Amino acid sequence: MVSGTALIYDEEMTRYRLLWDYPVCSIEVPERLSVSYSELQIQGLVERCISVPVREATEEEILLAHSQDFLEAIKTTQNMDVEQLKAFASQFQDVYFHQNIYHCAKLALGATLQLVDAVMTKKVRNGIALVRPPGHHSQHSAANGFCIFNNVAIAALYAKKMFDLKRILIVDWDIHHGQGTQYFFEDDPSVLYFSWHRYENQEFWPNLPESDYSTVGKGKGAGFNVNVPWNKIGMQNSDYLSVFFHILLPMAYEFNPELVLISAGFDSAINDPEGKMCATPACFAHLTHLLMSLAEGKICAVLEGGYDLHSLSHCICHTVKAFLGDPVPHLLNISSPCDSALESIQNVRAVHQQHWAFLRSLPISMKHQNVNDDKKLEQFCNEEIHTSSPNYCPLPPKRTAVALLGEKIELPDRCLKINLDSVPSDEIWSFKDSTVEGQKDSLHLQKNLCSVMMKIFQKEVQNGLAAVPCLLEAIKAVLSFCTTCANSVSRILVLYLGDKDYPVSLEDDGNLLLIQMSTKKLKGRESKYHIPIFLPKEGNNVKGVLHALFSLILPVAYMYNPDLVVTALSCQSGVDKKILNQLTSLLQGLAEGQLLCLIHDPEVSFLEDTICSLLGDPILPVTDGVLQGEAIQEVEQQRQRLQEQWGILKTQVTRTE
Ligand SMILES: NCCCNCCCCCS
Ligand SMILES: [Zn+2]
Repeated sequence: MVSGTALIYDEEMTRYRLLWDYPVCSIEVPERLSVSYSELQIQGLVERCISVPVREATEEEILLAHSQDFLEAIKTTQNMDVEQLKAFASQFQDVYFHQNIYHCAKLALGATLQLVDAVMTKKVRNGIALVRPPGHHSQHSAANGFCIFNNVAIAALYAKKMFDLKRILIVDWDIHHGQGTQYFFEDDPSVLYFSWHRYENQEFWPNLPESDYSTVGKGKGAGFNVNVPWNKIGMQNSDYLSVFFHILLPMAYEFNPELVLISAGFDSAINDPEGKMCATPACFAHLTHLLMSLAEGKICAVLEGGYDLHSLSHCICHTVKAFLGDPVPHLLNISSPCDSALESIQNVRAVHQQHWAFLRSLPISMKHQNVNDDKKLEQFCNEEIHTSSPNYCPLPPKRTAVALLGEKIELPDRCLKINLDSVPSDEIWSFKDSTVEGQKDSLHLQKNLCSVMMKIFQKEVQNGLAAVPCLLEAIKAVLSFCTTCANSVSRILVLYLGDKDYPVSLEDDGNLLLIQMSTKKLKGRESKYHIPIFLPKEGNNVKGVLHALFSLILPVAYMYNPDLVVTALSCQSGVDKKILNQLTSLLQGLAEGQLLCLIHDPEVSFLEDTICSLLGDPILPVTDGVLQGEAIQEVEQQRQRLQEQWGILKTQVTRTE
C-alpha cells in the first residue's frame, strides 16, 4: 500500500530577491520559503515527511510549455546588471528578475517534476513542493505575476507525456486567477482546470474578462475550465467549503482524475495583503482532505502565492498534516455562504450545467451582479486567526480499533483488535432498555461497542469499527454510552443507511443529528435533526449516494460540527462498496476523525475495505457514472427543503424581501 508524504525544498530557491524599488513585487520575498520551512521543522513535520531532492529542469521540459525564444531571453538575465534586469522586466507585467532567478526557476520546475515522479512511481502517496518563483501566471512566451516558468502546467504536460495520463485535475486555490495555466489547457479536455480568485467584477488584478465564470473552455475543452470569481473580499471558510461541496467535488468525481495537481497558493488565507480573505489556515487542512479520496490519493501540491509569512507558514503546516493523515481540526461557525459567493456559485453552476451530469437535470438560472452584500466590505475579519498552533504536535493516534462479532479476519498490524473476553466486565454499562434479542448477543454487543468507544475517547485510537447483529440497536447502544460515559460528546452525527424506521422519537435538541439514507420513502416527521434521504434503486443498485454526500450530507455535517460521527451501514444495502468507502473516507474530515463504523452482516472484503478507509489508506476511485439523473432530482428537492434550516445547503441567492 503506497504511503508517505514527500516534502521538496532547497534553500537555493531563497537566493534571489527584488533589487530595485518596485512596490507591487515587494511582497515576493525569499523569507516566504525559509519561514515556512522553519515552521514545518518547529512542528516536527519535516522529519515525518520523505525528503525528495530538487533538480534543475531540462530545457526540453521547459519547452513543453514555453517558446524557445522565451527560454533564450530568460537565460540572458543571468549576466545582467540591475538596470538591465529592470529594463528586461518592464516588458512583462508585475514580475521582477535577478541574476539567479533563471537558476531558481529551473529548480522550482525541477522540484515540481520530482514530486510528480515520486507520486506517479509510488515512492510516496502525495507531497508538497515548496518553491519560488511560482508559476501559474506565466504563459507560452511571457513571464507574469512573479512567475517565470509555469510549474504546474508543465507538470500536467509532463505527467501526460511520461505516464500516459488521460485525466488530470488542477485545483488552483491561490487567490489570483492562474490565467497562464488556463491558456495552456483551454481546449484540452484531459486537464480540468479549476480556479477561484479575487475578481471584484474585473477590478482586481489581472483584470481579465476571461477570468470570469463565463470562460468554460473552448471546443473539446468546453466544460473543463472552471472559474469561480470572488466579487467581494472577506470570504470565509463557509464560502470556500460551499464551492467545494456544490461545484468542485461533484465535478472532480465525475471527471475521475488519475492525478490531482494543486496550485497551492495561500494568499487566499486570512491576513494575506493580496487576498484580503478570511479563510483560516485550518480550512486548508479540510480542502486538502476533501481532495485526498480522488485519484487513489495521488496529489501533488506546488506552492504558488502566499505573502503573509505567518499565515502562509501555518497554512502549509495544515496542508502537510492533512497529507500525513493527521486528524483535521474542527472548523467552527460553518454556515451559509454570503450572497456574493452564492451568486458566483449560482452562475458557475448555470454556465456549466450543459457540461456536467450532476447539474444537467437542475433548474438553475444565471444571476447577474446586483448584490451589494456589504457584509464583505470590511477589510479584515472579525474572527481571530487560530494561531495557537501547537509548537510540537504530538503524534496523533493512528490506530483503528476493530471489534468484530465472531468474524475472523486478518487485521493489519496498525489495527487494534479487541477480543471480547479481554474486556473487563465493569466496562459493561447498562442499556436503558436493552431490547436486543438474545442475552448473549446483547452482552457481546455491549462489550463490543463499549470497548471501541472507550478506545476512541481515550484517544488510544482515532476511529473504530464494530460488526453488530442489529444496526438500530447498536446505534441506541452508542447513544446511551455517550450520554452516560462520555460527557465530552455533545453532538453526534449518525449516518444510517437502511430502510427500518428509526425507533425512538428524536428530540430536536441538537445532540443527535440522524441522516438516514433509504430506498423507501420514509413516513414520519422529518425535522431539522432527522433528515431522511430517499435514494431510488435501479435494479439492485442504489443511485445518488455520492450526490447526496456532496450536496447534502457533507455540508450539513460541517455546519453541525459533531464531536463523533457514527456510520451504520449494511452490506446488503445495494450501494456500491467503492462509494461506501468514499463516504467513510470523506466523513473523517468531521469530529477530528473520531468515527465509529457499525456494520451489519459484514462481508470480509467489505470489512477489509472499510478498515483501509479508516486507516487512511488510498481508496479506489468511483468510476461507473457516479451521478444519476433521477436520484439527483430527489436529493435536489431535499436540499431545497432543508436549505432554510441549513444555510450551507444554499446554491442560489434567495430573494430577500
Ligand atoms: N495587488 C495587485 C497587484 C498584483 N500583482 C501581481 C500578483 C501576483 C501574485 C502571484 S500568486
Ligand atoms: Zn496569488
